[in-house]
Amino acid sequence: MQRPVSSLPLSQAVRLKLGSAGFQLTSDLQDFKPDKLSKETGLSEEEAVEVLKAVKGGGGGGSGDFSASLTALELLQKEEELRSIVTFSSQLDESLGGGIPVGKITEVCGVPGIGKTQLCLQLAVDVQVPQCFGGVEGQVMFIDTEGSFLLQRVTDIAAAAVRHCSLLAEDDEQRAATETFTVETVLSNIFLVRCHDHVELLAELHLLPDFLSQHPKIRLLVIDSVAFPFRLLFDELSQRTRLLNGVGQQLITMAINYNISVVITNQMTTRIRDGQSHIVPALGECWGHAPTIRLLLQWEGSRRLATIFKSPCHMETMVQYQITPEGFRDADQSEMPQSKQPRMDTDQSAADPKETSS
Ligand SMILES: Nc1ncnc2c1ncn2[C@@H]1O[C@H](COP(=O)(O)OP(=O)(O)OP(=O)(O)O)[C@@H](O)[C@H]1O
Repeated sequence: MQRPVSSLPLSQAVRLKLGSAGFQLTSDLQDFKPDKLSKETGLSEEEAVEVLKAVKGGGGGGSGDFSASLTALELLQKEEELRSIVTFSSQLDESLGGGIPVGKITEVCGVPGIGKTQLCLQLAVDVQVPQCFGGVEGQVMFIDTEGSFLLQRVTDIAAAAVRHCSLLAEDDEQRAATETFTVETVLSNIFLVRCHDHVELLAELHLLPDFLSQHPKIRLLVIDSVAFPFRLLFDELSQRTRLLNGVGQQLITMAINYNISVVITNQMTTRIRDGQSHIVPALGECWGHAPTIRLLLQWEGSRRLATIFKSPCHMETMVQYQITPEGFRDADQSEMPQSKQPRMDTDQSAADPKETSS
């Protein structure tokens, strides 16, 4: 299967050199070795290696084949085969048509403490629910950029999910599945990487396709959060936008090529428009095109609300949820007393005149 060289996740300069040397399709590059490609194109050998890696991972053949030439019917059948990852909030799952979709990017935005990380931890467990319980039975790669992956919390959420499934088990198949769906196996199926800045994150994303090829059971990639590592680039907007565009491209390619659900969290930021301050997702409007689905978690008084505010196939819906000791769940009807209501102080975050992440 072939793909235009111009669509590979390479820098503009490298793509230009390939184009001027006459390389238009990935199939033109398949039989090349780095030294020969370097001679023919004027690229350095390191750049040639990058090009060949991109061809291998993104459409030149093999398991990472880009599905550019699939028909719409084949794509539909492929989508129907992929199950969504349940959130353990039945209302949110229903609004999302079954849960967080595999093969797409879902962004979770919200103010600090609203439950973005809790949802990610819940999904890291839920993606492992055995197929006989309607789950995806996959593994997860969790990229933690904020240090918010708390082992005790994951263990609690895993224990609750394991308990939930064993209570639901009705037939022999389900009873057998609960033998292997244990807290230990859940924890052993979460691959955790800690990235401290955007350079480490970019390096990790660069290595990820190889890791995904070696671990074909991975169905979920979490990046919690994508905004935090880029905070130091707030003054270099064009560089940040360029890097983020590359990240968006890489994530889309990985979601499609490896049939994984990509879930990223994003912080909120204050924007001044028409003399009024608004709380909007960070990283700018351009970044907003990368996720297929954007979920906004927000407070309304003491209630936690999840709104699907961008999706090509769902209505804009709002559901109520809660964070319990067991994890992310549907809200119960009893409201917290007014005194316990958390407050969102938008003025507090106005320290940076341009854009302030909160
Ligand atoms: N064991 C628990 N039982 C009940 N609620 C909990 C528990 N652990 C965490 N929470 C709730 O989850 C909230 C923290 O959510 P989370 O860490 O997901 O926030 P976040 O949106 O990721 O914030 P940030 O942007 O700062 O990372 C806590 O304020 C608390 O309300």
